Amino acid sequence: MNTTRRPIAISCGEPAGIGPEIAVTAWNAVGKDIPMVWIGDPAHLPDGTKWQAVTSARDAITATAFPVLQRDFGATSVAGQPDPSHAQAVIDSIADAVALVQSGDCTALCTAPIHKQALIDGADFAYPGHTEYLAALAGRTSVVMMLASELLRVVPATIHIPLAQVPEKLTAATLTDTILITHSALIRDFGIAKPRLSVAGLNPHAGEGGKMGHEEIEMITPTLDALRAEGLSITGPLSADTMFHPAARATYDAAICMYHDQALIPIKTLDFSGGVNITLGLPFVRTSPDHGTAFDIAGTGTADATSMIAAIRMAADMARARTAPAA
Ligand SMILES: NC(=O)C1=CN([C@@H]2O[C@H](COP(=O)(O)OP(=O)(O)OC[C@H]3O[C@@H](n4cnc5c(N)ncnc54)[C@H](O)[C@@H]3O)[C@@H](O)[C@H]2O)C=CC1
Ligand SMILES: NCC(=O)COP(=O)(O)O
Repeated sequence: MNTTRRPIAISCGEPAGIGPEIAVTAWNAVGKDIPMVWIGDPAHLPDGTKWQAVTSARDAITATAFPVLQRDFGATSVAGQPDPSHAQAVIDSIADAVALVQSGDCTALCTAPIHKQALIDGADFAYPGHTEYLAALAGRTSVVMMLASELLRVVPATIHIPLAQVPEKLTAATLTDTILITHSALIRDFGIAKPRLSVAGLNPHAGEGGKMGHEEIEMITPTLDALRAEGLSITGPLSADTMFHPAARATYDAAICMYHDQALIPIKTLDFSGGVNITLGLPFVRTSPDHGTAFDIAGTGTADATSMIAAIRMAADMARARTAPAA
């Protein structure tokens, strides 16, 4: 089947958040060009949404209204107030969407935001985010979170862990896996023949020669040296505070950072509406908007769907590139 005529699977995310409304806005904006199918409970769509039940991903291609593979969550949703009884169905909708991609019925996965705390409280969700759950579903031990926009690509080497655990979890093996997966993805998914990576230090001033921390001397620099010896183009460890101004950004294709906020603060500050979250290292394409559930504005009709649309476009582009015949 032609890749462009298979839909992208959209998991509904947290029903009390902005996920349902930005999915509908995205379908209205790009659904004619990029087929998609939403997995969720239509009772959670904004009032007045024109939607259409479909029984297969294939049916979504010819849908004339927002195509829904229906799931029954058993209760309506109140904007901004997650219902613990929805948690398991939210998790299941992600697994269902993954199954559609793994079976080949859908071409890629785009996830709407989940509320991690609501899933843990409501269903003992064993994962701190999609990234880790998708790795488990796909049977992968190492996956990488990248956030990408026109202005910047960033990758945190540690993801959803408390800051106090970062030094312990940040090992040579973790950093090596992160860099190698990112390097491969820049070639495969972004068409960059010789990726240039810049790597941040963990400590202020990248440790200031050991006066402000030792991780750079003891682990980060030797790890980067080993990867350089394999031919990778890597600078660093660099002071994280001076890696993100325009001239610095022009010198690399992706910034490898040591922890979540070191990576995500710069991109969300530079381009909150254009950023896309991508999981690298999976056997399928997964993207997501860069933002969360935005409970404070859910149901008000003010949510900006730009990042969701960028995520859907990127998923379609990546899936197309992966299935294109080699030149
Ligand atoms: N991929 C995912 O599933 C993600 C989930 N989250 C989850 O979302 C929940 C809330 O996280 P927060 O840190 O509050 O971040 P958030 O992104 O939900 O909200 C931060 C601020 O940005 C605004 N905002 C976010 N998206 C917007 C949009 N599309 N249009 C207009 N304004 C928007 C919100 O109204 C809020 O003021 C947490 O449980 C978090 O774990 C956060 C990021 C990604
Ligand atoms: N801050 C980004 C984020 O939390 C996204 O996590 P994930 O659910 O995509 O793993």
